[in-house]
Amino acid sequence: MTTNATVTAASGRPLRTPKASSGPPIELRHVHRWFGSTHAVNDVSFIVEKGEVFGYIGPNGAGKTTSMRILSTLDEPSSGDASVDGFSVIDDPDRVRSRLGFMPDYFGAYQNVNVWEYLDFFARAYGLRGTERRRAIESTMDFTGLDELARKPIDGLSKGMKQRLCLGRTMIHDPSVMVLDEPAAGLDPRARIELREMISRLAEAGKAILISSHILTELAEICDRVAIIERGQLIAVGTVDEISGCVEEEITVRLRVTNDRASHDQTAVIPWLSRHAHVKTVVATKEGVTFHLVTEQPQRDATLAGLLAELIGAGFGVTEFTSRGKSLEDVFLHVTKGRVQ
Ligand SMILES: Nc1ncnc2c1ncn2[C@@H]1O[C@H](COP(=O)(O)OP(=O)(O)OP(=O)(O)O)[C@@H](O)[C@H]1O
Repeated sequence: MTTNATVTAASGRPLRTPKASSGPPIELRHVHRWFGSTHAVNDVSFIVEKGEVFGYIGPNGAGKTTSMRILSTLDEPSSGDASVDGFSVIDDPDRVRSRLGFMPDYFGAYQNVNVWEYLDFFARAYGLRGTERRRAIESTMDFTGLDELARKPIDGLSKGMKQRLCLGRTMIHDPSVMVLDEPAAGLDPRARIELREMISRLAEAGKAILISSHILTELAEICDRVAIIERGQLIAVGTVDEISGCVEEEITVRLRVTNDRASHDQTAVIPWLSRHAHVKTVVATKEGVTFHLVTEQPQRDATLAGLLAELIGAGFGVTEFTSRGKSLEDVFLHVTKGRVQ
């Protein structure tokens, strides 16, 4: 994802640029965390670059929240270290806090507080004063689309609006790093899309974003890279394509052929496919036929093109031939065994 410091809020007002950094925005180095006999985080290391959206995926109890809390200085590692812009969470937690915004996976209930007062509270906590504080609140409300709701009590907000407000409180001090724990949980489809757009705009403005989710397909669309964690250990880090390349590629193909020639209709294509060396699980559907094509990642396109040529060569009138590789969800299910601790 490219960095662009002139990205603007919905109103056209520019987002403020992140402060200069002296190290990678996010770095975890051999982080371990024990809770009694539970090894919640086991030797986790990764770096997130400026302007990057980095997805953190794992089943329940995998260690995502614990590692995010350590990075956000809410917990300490048993060994190893983590840093933000080069500042250690152990040696320099105050500097880390001033550069990082943490969005927890719950929204604390507050009574008799409106949207403005809520953001004002966090702006004060970050030491913003006078005009600077007012500008920070206005620009945050503008970015999150909450400006119409400034005086609305927050316990009357919808789930989607509360998540916007929570994101707003996370960015109020203009951090260079944002850590978002399950931000899309419980949102309806429209609110999820809006949240995704806001996260992309924050990354375009140069912020490094670490985001965890169970909504794997959503992460595939916004993340530059992902890490898969299971039972405290990282088991894969890379782009979705890189991680897919580590596992055997199984492409789902949807095929439709014309049935105006008696010998080469949908019925004829099924036994033809079933005899093919790379094809398995041929299923007739209302719309045509679906099957799995097994291949190795580097040969994926050549195998697909070859099969299409063979079908046409065999006399089938192909009217539809669409393929779908592994989604992030498929990769996740393939790589993890769903083990919890
Ligand atoms: N304060 C704690 N005391 C004892 N055990 C803990 C504590 N916090 C987390 N754990 C344990 O550490 C492991 C990792 O938990 P963590 O909350 O980090 O996982 P997670 O991947 O965020 O899971 P989820 O998606 O369910 O939130 C789990 O076994 C959990 O029970």
